[in-house]
Amino acid sequence: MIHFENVGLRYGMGPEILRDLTFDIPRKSFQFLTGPSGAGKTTLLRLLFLSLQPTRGLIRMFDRNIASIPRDELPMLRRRVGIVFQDFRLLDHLTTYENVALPLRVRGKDESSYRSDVLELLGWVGLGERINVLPPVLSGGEKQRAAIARALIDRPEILLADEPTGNVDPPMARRLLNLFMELNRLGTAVVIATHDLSLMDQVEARRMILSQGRLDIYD
Ligand SMILES: Nc1ncnc2c1ncn2[C@@H]1O[C@H](COP(=O)(O)OP(=O)(O)OP(=O)(O)O)[C@@H](O)[C@H]1O
Repeated sequence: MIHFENVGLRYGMGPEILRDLTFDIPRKSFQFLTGPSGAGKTTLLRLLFLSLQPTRGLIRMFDRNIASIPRDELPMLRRRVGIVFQDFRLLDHLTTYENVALPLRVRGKDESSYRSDVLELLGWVGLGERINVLPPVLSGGEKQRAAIARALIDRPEILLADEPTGNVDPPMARRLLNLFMELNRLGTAVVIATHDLSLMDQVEARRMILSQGRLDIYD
């Protein structure tokens, strides 16, 4: 589904942050992306979300060379990707419910077709009592769970999550991991960037380890 070949990335005139990355992310696969702070995990997720272009190398995504995709087609392609940003990026003027429902609304779906799904997912991530509040009122962990629900609601082909359990306690981290695994079982490829060793120890999954700009993969 995604193929990287000799991909390199530098910001401006700075040093190369990612070097010669060659790997595949197969359909329906599940992997952790890890490595020391500053190793480039967020940068790699941004490449996968097509919000950064590589400085060299080739990226194929959904069978297309991303260098030849016109800019105005990128939003359509990104709709096939769910993403949980480290800083959540919820819209402060929309309620929790509206934030989570947004991907479906943008796709032109009728609210009656998704309302119960959104409410069920919000209940699952422990936000059943917070559906009508605005994000500034939510705690860090609640914002994180709302961001996760928004990324999952439209059953993306691939889910990218940047430290998705960074703000929650271990039982909730386990619950969220179960949610990612269930989504994966239903066919979504999952990439979870994390430092959390105890989280990674809970599942046998592929590990992509970034260090000094290089990537090692342990299947
Ligand atoms: N917009 C930017 N402009 C210049 N340098 C950047 C930019 N974003 C990130 N960097 C640099 O790229 C390197 C990798 O950063 P990145 O955030 O991808 O690492 P990370 O592995 O996600 O770190 P962490 O685990 O701390 O979140 C760092 O040295 C960082 O300073």
